[in-house]
Amino acid sequence: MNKRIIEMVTKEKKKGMFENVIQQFNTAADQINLNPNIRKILSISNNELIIRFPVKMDNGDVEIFTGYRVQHNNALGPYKGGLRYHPTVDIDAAKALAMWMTWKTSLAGLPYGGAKGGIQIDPSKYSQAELERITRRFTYALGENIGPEHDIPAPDVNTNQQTMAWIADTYMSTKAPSERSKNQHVVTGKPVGSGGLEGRDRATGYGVFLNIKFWAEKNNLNLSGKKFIVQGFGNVGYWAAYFLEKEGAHLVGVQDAYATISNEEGIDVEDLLNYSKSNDGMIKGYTKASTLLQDQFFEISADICIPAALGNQITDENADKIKAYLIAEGANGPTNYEGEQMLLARGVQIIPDVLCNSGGVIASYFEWLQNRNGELWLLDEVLEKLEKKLRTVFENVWDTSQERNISMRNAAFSIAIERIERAYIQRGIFP
Ligand SMILES: NC(=O)C1=CN([C@@H]2O[C@H](COP(=O)(O)OP(=O)(O)OC[C@H]3O[C@@H](n4cnc5c(N)ncnc54)[C@H](O)[C@@H]3O)[C@@H](O)[C@H]2O)C=CC1
Ligand SMILES: O=C(O)CCC(=O)C(=O)O
Repeated sequence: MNKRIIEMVTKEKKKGMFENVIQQFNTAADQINLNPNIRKILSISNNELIIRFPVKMDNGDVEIFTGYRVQHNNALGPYKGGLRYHPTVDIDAAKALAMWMTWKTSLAGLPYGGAKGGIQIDPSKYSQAELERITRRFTYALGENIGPEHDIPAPDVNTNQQTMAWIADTYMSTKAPSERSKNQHVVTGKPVGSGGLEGRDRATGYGVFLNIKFWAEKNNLNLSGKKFIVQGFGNVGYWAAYFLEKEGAHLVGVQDAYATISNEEGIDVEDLLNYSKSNDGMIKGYTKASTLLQDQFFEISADICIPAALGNQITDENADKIKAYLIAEGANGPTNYEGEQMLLARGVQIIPDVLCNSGGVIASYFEWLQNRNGELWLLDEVLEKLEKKLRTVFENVWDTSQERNISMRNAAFSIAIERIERAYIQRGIFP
C-alpha cells in the first residue's frame, strides 16, 4: 500500500464513520422526538454480510478477498446503494455508508431502503483481468443477497460502469435463459449499451452543482466568478467542477489521492481531466498549477469547498482552517460531527451529503425504472427530471431548516427519518 493511502486509511479509522452517522442520527431523532421503538430498529442494520472469496491471480496464485454488503433498512423498498473498492472498506464503513443511504433515499422520496458494500482492496494493484475475476467471484458469493427487487448495487469509489456490467452479466448468467433480461436492473450505473441510463455518469456531480445553484439562489449569490476547490477528481468531483465552470465559477484547488494542486487564476477543468487521463487517472505532475502539501488543501482561499472523496476529511483538526463559506458534500460523510459544529459556529453553511450527492441515486432510480418498464430515456429528459426532483428535495430541506431553525443536515435527517417513522406507524405495529 503506498504511503498516501496508508495515511488516508489511518485518518478514516481514527474516527469511525459509523460513530459519526449515529451521532447525526441521534441528534435528529432527539429533535423530532422519534418513537423509541422505531429508534431501536433504525439504530442497527438489518443484515451485515462479510464474505471471503478466493480468486486466481494472473500469476496463478490464489488470493483471498474480503467483501462486505450491509443492508441497513428496507421499510420503504428494496435496499439500494453503491459498492466501493478501497483499502478503507470494512464493516464500520459499510454500516455507516448503508445508514446514510437509508436517509438519502428516504429524503429523496424514492421507494428504496439503504445498503452499501464493497471489497477491501487497492484496485490499482490489480490488472483489469484480475479485477474482472474479483468482481465476478464477489457477485457469485453474494448470490441472492442482491437482486433487482431486493438489493440493487451501484458504482462508488473505484467502481464504475464496467464493474456494474460485470456484476449484471454474472448475476444474469445464474438465471434461466428466459429470466435473464428481467434481471438487468440488479445493478444501476451500467454502460448505456448494456441497459444503463443516459446521464447516470454525470448525475451525482450535476446534482452537487444544482444544490450549490439552489443554495446560491436562496442567498442572492451569482456563481459566476466564484472560486471553488474540489477534493477528489473522480466521477463526482470532475462532474461537479465541469458544471460549476460552465456557470462561470473558477476551480482554484484540487486534491486527489496522490497530490494537491492550486492556481488562484483558475484551473481549466477539461485540461486537467485530459492530463489525468494520460497520467493513470492522477493529477500529480500537472504543470499549470502549483503543488501544495496534503494538509494545505482545506486552507486554499475559495468561496465553495466540495469534498468529493472519502469520509472524515473535515474534522475538528482542520475545520477552523477552511476559508470557504459553503461546503457542498459530494462525498458521503466527509465532515465529522465535531468539525461540523465548529463550521456552523463560524457561520459556514453545509449542504449535507444525503441531499447534496443524491442526484446519483435519483438517476439510479430512473435507470431501474427504465429497465423494469423496457423504456429508453433521453439525456435531456433525464437531466430535466433530475433537476425537478432535486429542486423539490432542496426546497423541502431549506424550508424545514428555516422553520425549525436547525442546520440543513439536521433538517434533511429529520425529514428522512419522519418518512420512515410514518411508514412503520401506518403499518400498525407501533403505538
Ligand atoms: N459515484 C456516485 O454516483 C456517487 C458517489 N458518492 C460519493 O462521492 C465520493 C467520490 O466517489 P466517486 O467520485 O464515485 O469515486 P471515484 O473513484 O470516481 O473518485 C474518487 C476520487 O477521490 C480521490 N481520493 C481518494 N481518496 C482521497 C483522499 N483521501 N484525499 C483526496 N482525494 C482522494 C481519488 O484519487 C479520486 O480522484 C465518495 O464518497 C462516494 O461515496 C456519492 C453519491 C453517488
Ligand atoms: O446510485 C445508487 O444506487 C447509490 C449511489 C451511492 O452509493 C450513493 O449515493 O452514495
